[in-house]
Amino acid sequence: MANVKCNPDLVRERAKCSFDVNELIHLIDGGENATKEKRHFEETIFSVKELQDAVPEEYLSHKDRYENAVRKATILRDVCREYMKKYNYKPNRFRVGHGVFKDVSPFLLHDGMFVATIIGQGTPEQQAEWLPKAENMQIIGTYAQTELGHGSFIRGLETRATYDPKTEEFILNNATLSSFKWWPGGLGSTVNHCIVVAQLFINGKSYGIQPFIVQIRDLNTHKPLPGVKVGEIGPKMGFQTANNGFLGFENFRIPRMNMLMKNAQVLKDGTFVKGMNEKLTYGTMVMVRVGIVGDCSLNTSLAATIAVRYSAVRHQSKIKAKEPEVQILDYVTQQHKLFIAIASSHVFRNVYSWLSKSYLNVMKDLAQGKQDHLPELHATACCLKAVCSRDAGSVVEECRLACGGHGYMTSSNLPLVYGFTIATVTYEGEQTVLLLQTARYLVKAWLAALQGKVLAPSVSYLSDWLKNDNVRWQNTPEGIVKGFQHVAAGKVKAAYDTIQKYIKLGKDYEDAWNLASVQLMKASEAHSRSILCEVSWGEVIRTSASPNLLQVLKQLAQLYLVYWTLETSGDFLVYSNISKDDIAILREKYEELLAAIRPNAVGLVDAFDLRDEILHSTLGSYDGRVYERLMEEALKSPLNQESVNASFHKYLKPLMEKAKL
Ligand SMILES: CCCCCCCC/C=C\CCC/C=C/C(=O)SCCNC(=O)CCNC(=O)[C@H](O)C(C)(C)COP(=O)(O)OP(=O)(O)OC[C@H]1O[C@@H](n2cnc3c(N)ncnc32)[C@H](O)[C@@H]1OP(=O)(O)O
Ligand SMILES: Cc1cc2nc3c(=O)[nH]c(=O)nc-3n(C[C@H](O)[C@H](O)[C@H](O)COP(=O)(O)OP(=O)(O)OC[C@H]3O[C@@H](n4cnc5c(N)ncnc54)[C@H](O)[C@@H]3O)c2cc1C
Repeated sequence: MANVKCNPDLVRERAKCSFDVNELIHLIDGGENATKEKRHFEETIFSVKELQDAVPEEYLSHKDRYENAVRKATILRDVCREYMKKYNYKPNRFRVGHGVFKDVSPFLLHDGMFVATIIGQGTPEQQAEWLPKAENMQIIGTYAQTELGHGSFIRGLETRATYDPKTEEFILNNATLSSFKWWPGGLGSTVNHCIVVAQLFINGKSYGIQPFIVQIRDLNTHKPLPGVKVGEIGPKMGFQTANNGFLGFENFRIPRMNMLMKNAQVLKDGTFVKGMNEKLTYGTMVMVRVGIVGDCSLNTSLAATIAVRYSAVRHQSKIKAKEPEVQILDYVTQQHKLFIAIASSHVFRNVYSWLSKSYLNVMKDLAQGKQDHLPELHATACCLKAVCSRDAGSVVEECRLACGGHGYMTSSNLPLVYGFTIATVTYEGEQTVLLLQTARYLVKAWLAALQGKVLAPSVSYLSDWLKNDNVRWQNTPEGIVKGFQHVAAGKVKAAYDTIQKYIKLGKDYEDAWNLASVQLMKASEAHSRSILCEVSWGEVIRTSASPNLLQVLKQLAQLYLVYWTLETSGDFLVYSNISKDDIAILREKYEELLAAIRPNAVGLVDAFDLRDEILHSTLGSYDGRVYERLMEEALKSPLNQESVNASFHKYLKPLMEKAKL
């Protein structure tokens, strides 16, 4: 990239960077070798001509866009397969996916949930049957759980799987419209198999929801099998190429062994054997929630790179009347909008790495029959997924707005990035619903703290606070982290007390919970924020890097802490010993941090190492040729391929002529 002829502002920005950009790239990637491998892989993918679109896909029809996405998905699959064989390298398909599809792959659910559910929910025999076929794409699948009538409350799903011991089969039925599966990616026209999550019935008795692997289309003709009604749900706000679909069954029979039986089992005679914990059926969702935290880091870095580079190139208005128009990045308000995006991407990445480790540890425990840490993992993954996805959505939108009118252009790619980022707030568990799951855990933890019990590490601050809620405020990163814990503890206590108050007034527990649920949700958010602050600050101070880089990483981590303290200062005034003077000191600190980060802003986004082919942005390319690219892209519009459009003769001219009469 270094030889590309760049916009002079970007050249100047890069020259004043105080740290080694390559060092940060390697740190993010996990080592110099990892960067080399990543770059080699990406170079290979983006040099495949067939993966490059001649016409921007926004000009294609819905159908053509889908077909183009499938075409590219199959080529990408082949190239990756060859690459993996040749180099024994497992690539990050999500990262290059943004480049190849701009939006998302029609195979997203195959990779993200179908294969993962076979691994997580299948017995060794079932894995041996389906995993090789799924991994080499002999079968293509999705995860079909959500229905028209139910998404959040999965115990309310209506799709039925009724066991017939005579034939040793399950009979699938969707008797009502609301029971139709609705949303699964790839279901519309791509997949031939699904994990169907359905209510199990044996001898008229319900045994809760279970996962079934179901073939829905003929492998040769791709026609829906008899008894299957399947189709696509139509255009959405984003995810246009994900091919989300609907599905219903009418007396559709599948063999007994198609129920994934790693947890619960149905024996030949119809005996139901309970698993160790029925919530293990929800395992794929926990895994994807963890992954979404990592995805939030990537999405945020895409938007930050585009908006920061554009802000370095764009000049508008003046700070001092007699001086030239400034780079908009010099406006402190612009820095306020953008630097939190850079900082958030690092925070999400560090927290994702921490959460992934916890996830893997719990999976190891479960394999040995130990489930003590599962509730803590579930609670942590729920609130982090909810808060990170919401933050990422807000940050991406702020980056888009920070690009003014050009941020509204599809060619900036910011609208598309916003489209797939904001979807993460809803899918894999709607944010409020997940925050309330964590609140259940927090309330239990609070009760345990009141009873003097030892709490799990992520909530042990509740006991500390109970012992001493009168800690002197300290304007240090560690002091701020403590402050976030005090806010969280104060909010958990307040929510708990509110529940108790309603119970004393005669409400039953469930109604009291609902009445207190805004407070519960906020307590859960505060808990999540305290984890984000504690973990990210802890990771940064443990990082081994050169002094120059470490200084910048600490500035970013502190910016995150101070930004969120100021954003939620009302909470701090209520629940901690912060004073108005402390807040004034933090405001000053915030301004100092913005100024300190300013010279490194372009270097910091360069260190996300996002190739132009991944960014897909007229505003964010490495060379900063913003206006040239905007014009080049505009000229690709089909309306610019003719000097006079037919609508002139058909409609405009007659209109003008009528007006003359
Ligand atoms: C680095 C890059 C990686 C990129 C990664 C990107 C991946 C992208 C891949 C794919 C794209 C995905 C596209 C989208 C797919 C989907 O959306 S699939 C559908 C997802 N659906 C949901 O998430 C539904 C949300 N609802 C639920 O999860 C549940 O219904 C519920 C809200 C949890 C409630 O369940 P239920 O009513 O049964 O439970 P409760 O009565 O409330 O609670 C009972 C107790 O169970 C505990 N519990 C609940 N869930 C779990 C769990 N998963 N694990 C462990 N324990 C669980 C809960 O805490 C209660 O415990 P308690 O009684 O002790 O309090
Ligand atoms: C882009 C996209 C891709 C998706 N892909 C898939 C897929 O591949 N497979 C699949 O199975 N599903 C998929 N989904 C579905 C997704 O998982 C659900 O939409 C999601 O879980 C939310 O459920 P819902 O739509 O029923 O929302 P609802 O639950 O109806 O939410 C509506 C409102 O009700 C509130 N609410 C609901 N319950 C409660 C409660 N208990 N307490 C307080 N408030 C509550 C919510 O907070 C929200 O404000 C996808 C969705 C999207 C947007």
